[in-house]
Amino acid sequence: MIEVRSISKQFMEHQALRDVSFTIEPGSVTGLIGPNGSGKTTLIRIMNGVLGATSGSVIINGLDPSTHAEKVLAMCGTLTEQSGLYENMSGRDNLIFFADAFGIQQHSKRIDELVELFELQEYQHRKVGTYSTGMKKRLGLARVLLHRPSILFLDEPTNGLDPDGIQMVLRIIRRLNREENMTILVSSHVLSQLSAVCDRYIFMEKGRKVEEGSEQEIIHRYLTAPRLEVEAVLADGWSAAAEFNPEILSADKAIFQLQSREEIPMLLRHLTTNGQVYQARLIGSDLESIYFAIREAHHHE
Ligand SMILES: Nc1ncnc2c1ncn2[C@@H]1O[C@H](COP(=O)(O)OP(=O)(O)OP(=O)(O)O)[C@@H](O)[C@H]1O
Repeated sequence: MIEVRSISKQFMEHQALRDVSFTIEPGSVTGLIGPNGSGKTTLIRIMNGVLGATSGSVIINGLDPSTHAEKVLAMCGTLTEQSGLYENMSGRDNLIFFADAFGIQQHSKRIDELVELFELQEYQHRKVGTYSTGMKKRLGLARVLLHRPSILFLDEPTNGLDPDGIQMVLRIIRRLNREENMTILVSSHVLSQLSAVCDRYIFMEKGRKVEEGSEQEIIHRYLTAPRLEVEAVLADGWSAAAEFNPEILSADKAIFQLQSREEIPMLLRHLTTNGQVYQARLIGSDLESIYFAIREAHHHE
């Protein structure tokens, strides 16, 4: 369990974090979402104990990273944007170097496992300086998993990757969570990339937590006036649904601006008693659209 309680962080005159609190359950994948400069990296650095907070506290599995740094670092793996790899050494030699630094005994089996997991067999003996961004990212992930952490902090792990590279990182996140029950916090400024892997989201804006919850919870909270696009063939045309004020697009397509979620079943019941409904789709109900609504709602705070 990770507990973040009222964390604030001041860098000289700049306040990077303001009174941020949340809890992360073991075995969950949480997306830390926010634009550039919203405080994601600072928060991750405080959570894994490399940076102190100005006020507030963090408890990782019952331990305070500021007083139990070594134990917390042993539990956590952190992939930052600077992967910390040595470019003039081979991928495998990097892993050997960091395994030695972590004091991992008989590490060749673990390195073989990770090289296989990240599909680095072909390149493991090549210098890291010759690797593509995607290969470096995979090697960086392998490095932070060497000591079998139970908590993983991934700071923008998909940045700079092509679609195949993004899919591979997401596959690995899912696998580590499902097969090893790893607790994972993954930051990104591109929400759509993470929506396939996260159980919950924490939204940051200008150093504050502005929203938090599962996709369903957040959508329900923000989807107060749904817009429904309906494809239907009604006996008397759209006049049969006049009381719901359809915005008519064609003989069989119309958009309904409703006042609440409760009106959706009411409208659909009404339509099905007057004809055939072939399709009904909520417009702007995806997490990405909601994210813009959240940002808009908190932009001026
Ligand atoms: N060591 C530092 N000294 C001074 N200011 C800092 C320091 N580290 C971060 N900041 C400032 O704190 C704010 C939050 O930065 P942070 O890197 O945590 O944001 P972020 O959400 O991770 O952004 P990005 O998506 O660009 O990585 C920024 O305004 C940044 O300039």
